[in-house]
Formats: sequence, C-alpha cells, structure tokens
Amino acid sequence: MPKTSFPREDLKILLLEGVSPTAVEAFQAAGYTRIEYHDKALPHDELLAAIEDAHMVGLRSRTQLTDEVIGQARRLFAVGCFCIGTNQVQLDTARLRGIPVFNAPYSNTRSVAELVLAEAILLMRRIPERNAAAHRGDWLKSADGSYEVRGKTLGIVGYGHIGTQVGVLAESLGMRVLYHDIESKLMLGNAQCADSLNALLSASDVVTLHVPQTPETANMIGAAEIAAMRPGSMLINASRGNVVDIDALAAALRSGHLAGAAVDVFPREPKSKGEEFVSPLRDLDNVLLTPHVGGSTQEAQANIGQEVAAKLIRYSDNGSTLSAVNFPEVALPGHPDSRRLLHIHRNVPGMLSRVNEVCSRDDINIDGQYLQTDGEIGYVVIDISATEAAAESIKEQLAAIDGTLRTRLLY
Ligand SMILES: NC(=O)C1=CN([C@@H]2O[C@H](COP(=O)(O)OP(=O)(O)OC[C@H]3O[C@@H](n4cnc5c(N)ncnc54)[C@H](O)[C@@H]3O)[C@@H](O)[C@H]2O)C=CC1
Ligand SMILES: O=C(O)C(=O)COP(=O)(O)O
Repeated sequence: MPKTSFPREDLKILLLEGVSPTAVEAFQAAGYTRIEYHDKALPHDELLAAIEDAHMVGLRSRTQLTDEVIGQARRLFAVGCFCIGTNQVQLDTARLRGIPVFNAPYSNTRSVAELVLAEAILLMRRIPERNAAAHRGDWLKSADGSYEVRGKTLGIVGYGHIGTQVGVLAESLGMRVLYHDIESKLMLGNAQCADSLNALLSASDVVTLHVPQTPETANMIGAAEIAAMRPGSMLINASRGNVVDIDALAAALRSGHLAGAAVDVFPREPKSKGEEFVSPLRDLDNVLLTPHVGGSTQEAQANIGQEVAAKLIRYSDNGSTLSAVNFPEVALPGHPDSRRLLHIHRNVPGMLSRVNEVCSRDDINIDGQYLQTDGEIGYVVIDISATEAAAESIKEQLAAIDGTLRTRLLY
C-alpha cells in the first residue's frame, strides 16, 4: 500500500448513525483502523467532542453538520453522507474550509421506490384504517373506498432518480403516470409531463413527492396545494419532512378531503429509538406512518456502506474528488512514482502562478498537474518527483500562500 503523509492508522474515522458494517470493513481493508463507531446520531455536545479530532466523518440523515460543528472539526478533511440527501450538511461552509462532501446518489433509490409503490396500493385499498381497526378488534370487511391501482393516475413531484423509478414500477402495474419537475426531463415509458404542479395535483389519484430539501421545496405542499388535490385522493411523502405543511395535511385528512397519506419523513424526527415520535398525524388511522425507513433495506445499506467508504478512501489515498457534491471534481490517475500535493484555495486571480512558482525549484520535477475550479474555490493537484524533505518543504510553502484553504501531501 503506498504511503500517505499522515499514516492511515492515525487518521480518525468517525462513523455515526449505524452506517453499515460494510463501511467499517472497507476502511479496515484499506488500512484505516482508527474507527470510532456509533450506532445512533450523537447529541450535540457529544458530536462536538467526537468530531474535534476526526479526519473523516460518515453520517446519515439525522446528524446536522452545522457551521458550528464544522468549525469545531479542525482536522476534518472529508465528509461522507451514507445516504442520498446532503441537506444535513452546510455544504458551502464545508467547501470554503476545503472539505469535500460525498454521498451515495443511487444506492437506496430502488428501496424507496418499492416502498412508495407498496404504499400506493395499501392506501388505495384503505388498508391503514382497516389494519388499525383490526388491531382494536374491529372487522371492517367492506369494499367501500377501496380501489385497484390499475388505471389510476399517479402524480410524481420531482422526476429524478427515485421519481422515475417509481414511475416505471407504477406503469408496470397499469397506472397512468404524470410528473412535475423544475428541470426538463426525459419521459420514461408513457409518463407525461404535467403542465404545472397544480395541474398534476388536480389530476392525480395518488401524489408522491420526490424532491430534495431546498429553500424552494420548503412547504411546497401547503393548504392551497392540498386543496387543489382531488377529493378522496392520497398523498405520499418519502422525500423530506419540511416539504409538506404537516398541520395542513392533518387537517385535510381529518376533514376527509384527503382519504389517506403515507408519511416517512417529518419536520421533527426523533434522533434515536429512545426519543418519542411526536406528530399531529399520530392519531389518524388513515395515515401510514413509517420512521424514515425509505432507504433502510439490507441491500441499500450494504451498498451505501461500500460506496461512500470507497469514495472517502479514494479521496484520502489519491485526492480524487469525483462525484463530490460541493467541490470541484478532479478524477486522478494513480501516482506510483510521484509524490502528490493537494492544494485547495480560494479561486482568486494569480493563484496558479503562485503555486507554480513554489514548485519551480531545481530539485523537483513536475510530473503532472490537474486543476478544477468552481466560482469560489480551486483544487489543484501536482505530482512531483522530489525527496520527502523537498516535498514537505513545498507543502509548507504552498500552505503559506494567501488564500490557501488546505494542503495535503500524499507520498
Ligand atoms: N425516505 C428516505 O429514506 C429517503 C429520502 N430521500 C429523499 O428523496 C430525495 C430525492 O431523491 P432522488 O430522486 O435521488 O434525487 P434527484 O436529485 O435524483 O431528484 C430530485 C428531482 O427533484 C427535482 N426538483 C428539485 N426541486 C424541485 C422543485 N422545487 N419542484 C419540482 N421538482 C424539483 C429535481 O430537478 C430532480 O429531478 C432526496 O433528496 C432525499 O431527500 C432519498 C432517499 C431515501
Ligand atoms: O438517503 C436519504 O436521503 C435518506 O433520507 C435516507 O436517510 P437515512 O440514511 O435512512 O437516515
């Protein structure tokens, strides 16, 4: 295994929220043995203490990497979201501190899509209330309000990876698929693009939400949008809790305007199994409540563990930022005969010439150089032939350039 400037076994990997053991195995196999593993999200104070000396952190949807937490993590050089969503991390703050953030953009897509499809069927058959009644000893054997999904219209809001999978699966059951997205999208199968969100809402028997958490999607389904939905229709939310105005949803379910809902994500979610789940939907029989398990299958978690650990290891070993969500992407070859310098800097005029000036010394040869920038930061990788001492000295000089955010040396 090639050496890194900092021995792998000294780099602290903080893994939170019970990420899959496949991640631990991947780190260990790559020589990263200093792993601190927690099977739940840590309370704020414990998180601050645990992250203080961590070099890499792996988390899922609950842990909030706020400005304060990132500020506390003085040694942190990479973040892995072992999930799809990255809204729990202050991505700009991380970028400006030279910290790339990685995720697993597809590994739990199918798991969410399968759950949503199952929920559409259960809701159309009014199973949530019949199930709840049976648990209480009541026998609601009746066809009232129960329908097949075949021939019904599924409205998909957010036609990305999950939305398109849901659409393909729904068509295989004979559903008609409508979608709404802010981007222009390739229509799969016979799916049709709705003219507007309201057009989709008023034409769908079941509406399912698959948008990310952004400022624009906060409360995008509020009282007015729910009123635009068909009387007796259903709403499914397995995206993010703040996409739906939960009080407006509860009111529509109570009034009977909506016949049912399936909700997997909530504005306030318990941080651990011990904390009580509080929601205005709790006492409604016509709601299927699940504890944010859309992506929680054995298959998805095992794949996510491997995928995100591999991205963190590759960045740590080789500097590659391919598929980072907040960072200039640089795909790098190996560097078997060179020492590799990583220089992350503010994207200001003249930076590259200052970097190259430092590297223009008689005792070194530049074997390769890779640069990528975005609006605010630049990431340059320089492979050099030089002694260990010369490379260390160049690293120090690079670190002293005004506007430098972070430097690393990989032997
Ligand atoms: N319940 C769970 O356990 C899980 C929840 N998720 C959530 O699902 C979300 C979607 O995941 P993917 O489909 O993989 O993401 P994606 O990025 O592939 O698709 C999201 C789509 O939403 C569209 N969009 C964004 N803003 C919009 C707006 N204001 N109006 C309409 N469309 C908009 C985008 O253009 C994109 O096509 C994730 O961001 C995550 O929050 C993901 C996995 C598991
Ligand atoms: O992948 C996502 O975005 C999810 O919401 C899944 O979150 P989780 O890993 O189950 O906390």
